[in-house]
Amino acid sequence: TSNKTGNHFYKWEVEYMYWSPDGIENVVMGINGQFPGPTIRARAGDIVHVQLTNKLQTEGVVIHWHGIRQKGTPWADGTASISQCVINPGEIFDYRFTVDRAGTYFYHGHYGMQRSAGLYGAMIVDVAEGEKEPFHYDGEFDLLLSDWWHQSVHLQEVGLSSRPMRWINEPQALLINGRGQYGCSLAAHYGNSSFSQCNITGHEQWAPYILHVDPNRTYRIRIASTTALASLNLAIGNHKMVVVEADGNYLQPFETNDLDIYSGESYSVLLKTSQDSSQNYWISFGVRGREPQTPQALTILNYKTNSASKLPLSPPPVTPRWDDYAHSKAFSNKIKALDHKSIPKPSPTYHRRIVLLNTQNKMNGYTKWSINNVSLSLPATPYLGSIRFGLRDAFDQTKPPEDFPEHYDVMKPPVNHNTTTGNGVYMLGYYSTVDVILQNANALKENVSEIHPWHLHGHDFWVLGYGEGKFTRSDEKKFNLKDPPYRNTAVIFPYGWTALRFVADNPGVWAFHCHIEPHLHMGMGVVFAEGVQHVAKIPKEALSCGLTGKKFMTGSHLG
Ligand SMILES: O=C1O[C@H]([C@@H](O)CO)C(O)=C1O
Repeated sequence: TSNKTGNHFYKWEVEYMYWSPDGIENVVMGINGQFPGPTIRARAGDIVHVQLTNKLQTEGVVIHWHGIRQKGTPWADGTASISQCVINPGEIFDYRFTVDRAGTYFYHGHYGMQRSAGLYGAMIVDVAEGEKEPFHYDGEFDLLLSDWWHQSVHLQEVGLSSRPMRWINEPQALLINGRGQYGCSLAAHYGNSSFSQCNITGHEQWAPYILHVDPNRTYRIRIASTTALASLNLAIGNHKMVVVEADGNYLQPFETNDLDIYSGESYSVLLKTSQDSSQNYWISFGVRGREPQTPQALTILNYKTNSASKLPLSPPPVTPRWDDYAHSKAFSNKIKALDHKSIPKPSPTYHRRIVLLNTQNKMNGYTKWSINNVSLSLPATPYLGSIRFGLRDAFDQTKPPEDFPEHYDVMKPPVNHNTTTGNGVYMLGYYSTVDVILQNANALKENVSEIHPWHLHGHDFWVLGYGEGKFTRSDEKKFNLKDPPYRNTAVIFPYGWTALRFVADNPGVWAFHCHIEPHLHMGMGVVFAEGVQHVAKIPKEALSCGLTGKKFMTGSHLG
């Protein structure tokens, strides 16, 4: 419900429920009986207030508002161990925050691997009253992408933290707005599928979400990926797309036949319905960056001049080869910020450069991901409270490393694969400009280096550039300081580096991590903090656990 003053109040209950996301009955984490959760729709400048009740029987929960910077409300970022205490079963937490900028966003669980369990939904912010988007469209669609496993998230978590590690493997299905098809295909009748044609009436929970369009119009398709693992590529049969937005920031429009989207990213594309209106067309998403074992996600672009059940003339577009990284890099390099008042120009210099080497490691037989040889293990007391109140016992007081040994060979498996774990914090100077160089490397196995999409909470960063091999000082000359995209998620390509710059202007404690859910679970993240002394009025509910919990118990009459 909403009113004219720009306040949106939602009462949500999170609970497990039976659902068939891909035609196979399973259990998902739903909100108010829905999967995916309800879509939030607001205008830039509005206040969103979600009163969340945890109806899970035996688990805590939190929700992260992905892409919302939480200026002045760092306790509402929804990250367990970082911004708040988890909401225990039966408890209520009020997420109240301003959505300060129009764009395509989403929300998801950020405790353990609850995002993989289906705790997610879309969040759309329209321009403020009287403002205009820098492009025109007649209608819009919103596609939230995810991947789905038949194995429960509980088993996945236990497997990942066992010795030896049991990997989750590839997903059983890709979902568009929570809908996918397992064991049958919408496109089987073209003859090149090992599945039979799906028998769907349209009322099933797993029936595809069809895009019904009028001919000769322009549609905005919003696409966000909250996959646990899969990097995806979108193509629409016979149609080109014009990419205009990424992560809530406008882009210099560019035309493309297909679009790569990594977990944690969002895009808007414009689609002109200018093709033969006596036909329908495929919309397909396929896996990139890992050898696919999951069929494409499919749905239909239905020109309303036809029945929605009329199948397209030709088979779905073929996804580029999973390891065609030249294709991915060419796409990433086309993404440039629009010259627009809503997007700040990059700072020309930096105060501090932090180089983060990403490696896969071992620790006492466990498999981990580490950053400069530290695998993140989150503390029991959330940092926001422990830093604000100076509780030094709450986490590692040693500074995490700024760089990695000079002679480390990023093209080879680690010579010494042993890692350490830790939970130290990168304390950033308030209002300082920080450069982060994300350095990829070979994993434990020879000739393997994987894609990692890194997501920063509380900020957007400028993506200054991508490069091959080990970053060197002279690579700095190649930085794009003219029109770098301003985003909250950026990918590192295998054996490559990605350079980011941001201004530490948001008082709070902010996660920066690989958005691949099992990788974060295995330690692939770091924690930044800035200006925490300026944070006022942290709600008690965010502090009522661990050492901050104890601190606030003092003076009570419990003896
Ligand atoms: O973290 C990972 O583990 C597996 C593999 O490296 C070991 O099974 C994989 O593909 C990952 O991304």
